[in-house]
Amino acid sequence: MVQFPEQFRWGTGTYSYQVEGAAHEDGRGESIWDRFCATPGTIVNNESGLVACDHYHRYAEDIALLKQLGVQMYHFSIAWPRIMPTGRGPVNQLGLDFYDRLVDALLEAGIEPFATLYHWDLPQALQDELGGWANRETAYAFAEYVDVVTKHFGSRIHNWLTLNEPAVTAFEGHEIGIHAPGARDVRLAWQTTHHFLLAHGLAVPIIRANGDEKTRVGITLNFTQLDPVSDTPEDVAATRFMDGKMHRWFLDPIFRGAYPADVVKHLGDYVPKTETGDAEIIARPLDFLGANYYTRSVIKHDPTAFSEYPSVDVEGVEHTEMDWEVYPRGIYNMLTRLHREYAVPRIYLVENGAAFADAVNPDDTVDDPRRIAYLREHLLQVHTAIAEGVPLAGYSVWALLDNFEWSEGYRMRFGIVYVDYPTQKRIMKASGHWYQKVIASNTVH
Ligand SMILES: N#[N+]C[C@@H]1[C@@H](O)[C@H](O)[C@@H](O)[C@@H]2O[C@H]12
Repeated sequence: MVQFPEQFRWGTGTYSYQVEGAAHEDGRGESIWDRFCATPGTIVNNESGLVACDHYHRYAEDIALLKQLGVQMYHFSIAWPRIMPTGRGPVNQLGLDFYDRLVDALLEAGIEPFATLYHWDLPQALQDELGGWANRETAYAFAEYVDVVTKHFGSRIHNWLTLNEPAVTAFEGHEIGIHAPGARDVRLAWQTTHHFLLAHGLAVPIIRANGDEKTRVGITLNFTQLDPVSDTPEDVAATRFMDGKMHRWFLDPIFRGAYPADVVKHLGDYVPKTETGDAEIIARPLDFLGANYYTRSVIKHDPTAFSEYPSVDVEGVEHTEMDWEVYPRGIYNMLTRLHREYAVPRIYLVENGAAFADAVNPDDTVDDPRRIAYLREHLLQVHTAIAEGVPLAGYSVWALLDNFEWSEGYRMRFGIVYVDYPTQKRIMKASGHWYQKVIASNTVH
């Protein structure tokens, strides 16, 4: 049994496009994910977030679940298309009204809102008019949106995350093309990374100016344990590059003020175009870093590769439904690296969890022992990292609810609460009851 620090905070989360639904309600504008999902063949079973978990109407029921769990914090994202339906200019009061209801209900329940300002659902109008994140202008449009939102909520929301996983939306959305907007252009993808980072940096002082003495600002980055398939120089170099692409390309400009030289050299004339002063904007000091961790990838050299090296499957070890290796030591490695190499002032573990093939028993219970084992093993590694001095302030399990899992649609269930989509009935899984006990005792057995 391990005891977590007294002030340690426990949470869970969801994100707008994955749970809200009500895609055409109360003035919400179209997002690039609405458009992407409407393209046949992009999403498993041609599913979309048009209805999702109907959280827009059922938020009070979901907050009751948060209270039942006993969480102290709740991660959610604000949908830009609800606030500014065309991305810029007119503000949609009904959009603000929804998040007023959500935030006020969270505060009433004694739950700290942790709000992410962008979780991939760009207003489609900006994609049509500017070309989306390919255009530097979109970073400035983001800053305008952030000003509207933080002016409105700055006295009630004190923990802000500018972006979620810019690496994923940049590369899966613009290089690999399995995420919105579905581009497949290496040069474009790298250029969007700079515009995401610029947007982040532009947002930081705006959030602070519209907040108060309790306002804290961060960004959420995704981390994967990366190991070479062999110790050959080629496999080691391929792994080093992928660490650069997925991790250091974002960590270094934010915490060290410059892109990693080895990646810049590798990119050659694919390196993003920047402007004087961008580096200083991106490197504006943060109060904390949000970190997501799920799995390990074992990387193999490929002589034909330039911007993406393949990973190989590891036989004989447990995998989740996403075919992701269960590798708990990776969360320890990630946390201690952030502390050792980047001296991050404070860290919140924003997402950690697993998809398994959950099913409802005849008595309306859901047994998910593999998820409990996954969470337990990762939390034991988290505890070891904290014991070694890592300034981890809190942990959130992904996710509160089963939800729209992007290109995988609804077949992947990450929730500690089961969602029966045809009826929208919520059922706390065994892992939710287990997590409730972890929070109540602040210990993991
Ligand atoms: N896939 N997967 C699960 C989870 C996804 O549902 C979140 O939206 C992302 O922030 C991150 O990728 C992690």
